[in-house]
Amino acid sequence: MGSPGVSWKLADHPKLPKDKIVAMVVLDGWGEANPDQYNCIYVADTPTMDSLKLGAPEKWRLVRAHGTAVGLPTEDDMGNSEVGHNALGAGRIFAQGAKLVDSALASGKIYEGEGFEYIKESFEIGTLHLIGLLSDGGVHSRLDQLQLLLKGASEHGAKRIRVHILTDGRDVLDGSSVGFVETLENDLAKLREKGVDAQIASGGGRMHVTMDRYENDWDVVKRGWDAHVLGEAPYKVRNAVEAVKKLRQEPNASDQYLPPFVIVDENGKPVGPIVDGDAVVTFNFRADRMVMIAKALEYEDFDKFDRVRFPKIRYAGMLQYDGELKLPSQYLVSPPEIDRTSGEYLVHNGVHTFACSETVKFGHVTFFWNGNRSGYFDPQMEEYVEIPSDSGITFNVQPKMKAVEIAEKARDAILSRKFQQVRVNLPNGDMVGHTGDIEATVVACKAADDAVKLILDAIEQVGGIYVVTADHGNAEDMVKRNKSGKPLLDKKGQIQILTSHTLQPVPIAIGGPGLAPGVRFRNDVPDGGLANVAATVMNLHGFEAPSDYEPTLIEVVDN
Ligand SMILES: O=C(O)[C@@H](CO)OP(=O)(O)O
Ligand SMILES: [Mn+2]
Ligand SMILES: [Mn+2]
Repeated sequence: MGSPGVSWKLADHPKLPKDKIVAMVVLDGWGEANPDQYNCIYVADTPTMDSLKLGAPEKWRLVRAHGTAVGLPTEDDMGNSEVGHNALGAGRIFAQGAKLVDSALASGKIYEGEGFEYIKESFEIGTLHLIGLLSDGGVHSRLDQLQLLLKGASEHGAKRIRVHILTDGRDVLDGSSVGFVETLENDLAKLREKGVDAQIASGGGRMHVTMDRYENDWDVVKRGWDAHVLGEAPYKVRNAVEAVKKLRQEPNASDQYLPPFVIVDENGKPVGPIVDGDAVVTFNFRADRMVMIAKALEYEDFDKFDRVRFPKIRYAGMLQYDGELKLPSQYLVSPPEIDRTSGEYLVHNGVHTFACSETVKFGHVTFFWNGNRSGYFDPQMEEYVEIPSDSGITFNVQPKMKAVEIAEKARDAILSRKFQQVRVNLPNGDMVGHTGDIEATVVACKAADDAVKLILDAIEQVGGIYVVTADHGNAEDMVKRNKSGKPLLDKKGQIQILTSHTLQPVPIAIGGPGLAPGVRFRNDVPDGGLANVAATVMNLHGFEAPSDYEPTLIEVVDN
């Protein structure tokens, strides 16, 4: 088990009983926003979530899910699954990757650490390769951090740099990739003027190349490996800006799904394959979509696809992405030390736990929930079930996803009475929201609502308790707006579809026949956020939360 030397025993809650079955439902990408035609949750038929809202203010309220409430640098940072589930599970607010990298770059400490010392060994004879998401979305990476790293690495001795870019369109507007590539090209030109041989070497869209997660589709990572490492891709082009512009013109093309490309010289030779003696940094700070490529870059034994060549490189992550696997072993910035999570406490206090989602969100209710730690705390006490996601599709063609299957697994776990906590993530609002397909997102919201109903019905049968909440917004707003909330039009007079998350708060509802009379939301934590949920849930399991947890959202009043 993690966190040795901790005293795990939780005090009994003075008023609330133990051994109730608690369903913990996280709707991914389900925020609260004003009703209009771009609010897919409002447009969709969602009777279950609507009925929960009628419990306001005692049984339904909003909580903050973005910015500093979840450890992000500023209030302009939208929420995301990593920070959202970290906060939900850990019950405290940790300075997250984005912020830690900002300060390591600002202080220059990044260049003094073990990770940078390690890759620096290659600068004399080898190339420094930087692989990651190119945008200012701030969910997985940030362009300004890449810019600082490029400058800093060259000042600290890197003479030959190759950047392998993954275009975004998911945390930022579709089409914005062209501008980001232009900006990067300008920066690299400036480095060249200073005598650094710096170029873009390969790339592709984040959802099609390299950035898969939770082993949903290794082909995505293989395409990245082939382009970044081997210098092989169906598109060999001289210039990255031209490549992105041209590939965007193909039917159904979007930044998220651009095919892989490799930049070649005048003789058609790739300008930057990764070879023996090189250094590699994956510059995303967020973990989930870097773990698979990190395994391919780091593990001697690897059988997920044929790497063809396994170059002897010095590899470091921007952060360490998996605390249990210690992956990668070298990293530039230490990750947040998310310890003593509620999951670990509850298991130590006899709470049998069941967690389930489909592949694309499975790690959210396990890995992120447990502080970016893979595996069980105690396999005797926990069961994690993953429902295989469809792969190779965009989820607007399958907006119901596996919502019913997830809910049925949760229902069965509840009815089995073997678990006191049954935790799920319902991905629909988020995964379909990211496609920008409004009609499909409406279908997705209804599917998530149906799934909630299935789970609440099971809780009704066993006399249990439910907590229904979300990790951040997405489906409740599908259009880019100006400051006063009006939809923004592009040059052609069309609305600009918002594929990203939002800054909106999310709902939290409590209820069920097992909820003790007199339990209600307090009104003295108006700024409550996702980090307040863990203490709340511990109370509902009959325990007091540890004293350094963010305060509970509930109180028990005598009726
Ligand atoms: O798909 C992802 O990687 C992010 C958006 O970049 O979404 P979420 O945080 O909901 O997982
Ligand atoms: Mn999410
Ligand atoms: Mn998302």
